[in-house]
Amino acid sequence: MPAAVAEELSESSIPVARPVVQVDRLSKRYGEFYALRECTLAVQPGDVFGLLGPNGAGKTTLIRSLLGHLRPTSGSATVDGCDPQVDAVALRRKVSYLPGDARLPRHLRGDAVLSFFAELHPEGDLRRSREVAERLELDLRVRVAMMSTGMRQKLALAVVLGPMTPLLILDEPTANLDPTVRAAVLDLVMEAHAAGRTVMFSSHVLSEIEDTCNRVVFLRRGLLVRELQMRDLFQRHRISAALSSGRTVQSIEIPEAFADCVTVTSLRDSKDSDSKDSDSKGSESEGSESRVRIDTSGDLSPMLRWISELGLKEIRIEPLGLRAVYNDVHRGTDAQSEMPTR
Ligand SMILES: Nc1ncnc2c1ncn2[C@@H]1O[C@H](COP(=O)(O)OP(=O)(O)OP(=O)(O)O)[C@@H](O)[C@H]1O
Repeated sequence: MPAAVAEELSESSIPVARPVVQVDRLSKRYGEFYALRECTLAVQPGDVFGLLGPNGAGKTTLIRSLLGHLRPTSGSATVDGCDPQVDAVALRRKVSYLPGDARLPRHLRGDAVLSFFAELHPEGDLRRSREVAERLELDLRVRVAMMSTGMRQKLALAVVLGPMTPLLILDEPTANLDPTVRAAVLDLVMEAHAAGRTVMFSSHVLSEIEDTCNRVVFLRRGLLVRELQMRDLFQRHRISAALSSGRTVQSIEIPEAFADCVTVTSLRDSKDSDSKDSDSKGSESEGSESRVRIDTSGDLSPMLRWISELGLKEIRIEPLGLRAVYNDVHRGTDAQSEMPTR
C-alpha cells in the first residue's frame, strides 16, 4: 500500500489525539550551563504525567518553559497547540499552574486571596476554590502572614485547583504537607484525571508518582534520561536469592526467549546486596556466600520454570518499583542514562 494511502487511512479510521503538551528538543542554557538539554516528550490527553529527578535536574525549568515564563535557548514546545512564547493569553485559559515557590499576598486573609486569584484567572471559580480549601481543612479567616508553610501550600492549592482548565501543572504539590493532607491532594489530582483533565506534576515522593501517574519521565542534569509507562513498571520484578552450593552465577544461562527482559547480577553479600552488587556476572569474593539478583521485565509467569531450575534458595521476589529505577537513573547506571532524548 502506498505510504500516502496508508497515512490517509490511518488518519481517517483511527483518531489520533493531539498531545496536550509537545516538547521538541527543548534546551535552556545559562552561559555554558544547560539547565535543560534537548528535551523531547509528549503528554497525551488524560495523562497523569510525573516529572522525577534529583534537585537541580531541570523539572522546574521544563515546566516554566511550557508556561512561557522562560525563553528556551533552542527547541520548541506547544501546550494544547499554543506556543507559550507567542500565545501567553490563550495559554492562561488552558493551564492552571502551581509553582514550587508559590508567593501569596501576605496582608490578605485566605478567603480574600481566593477571591483575588479567582478574578485574575480567566477560568477562576471561587466556589470551587473554597471547596478545595474546605477539603484541605484550611481556615480561610487567617491572614497569609500568620499562616504556617503547610497552610500557605494548602491555600496555593485551593487557588490552583479552582479553575477547571484542561491542563493542570503542579510543581511539588505535596511539599510541606502532612500525610493526611498529602492523601487529600492526591485524591484531588485523581478527581481531575477522572474529569478528563490532563495533569503534569513533579514530586520527590516516589510513592505519590507510583500511585497516581500513568507515565513518568526522569530528568538528570538537564537531560531526560528515562521515560516509563507505569503499567510496564508494575511488570518488573527483582529476584534476590542465594545460590545452592556448587552453583555459580557464571553458570546461569539466560534462555534466548528472555534475553531482552532478564538481567543477572552477582551480589557479594546477602546483607546489603544493593550497595555491594558487582557490575556483571562473576567476581564473588572468596569466603562469601554466592548471591544473585535477577531483574525481569514483562510477565514473570513464563520465567518461573527457568528460575526454579537455577538452584536458588532463600528466594525473595519483589516488584521493582520506582525506587529501584530512580536509584539506577540517579547513579547513572541505568541503561538509558545520559542518552539524548529520542
Ligand atoms: N536563572 C538561573 N541562572 C542560572 N542557573 C539557573 C537559573 N535557574 C535555574 N538554574 C539552574 O538550572 C538547574 C535546573 O534547575 P531547576 O529549578 O529546573 O531544577 P529542579 O529539577 O526543578 O530542582 P528542584 O527539585 O530542586 O526543584 C539548576 O542547576 C539550577 O541551579
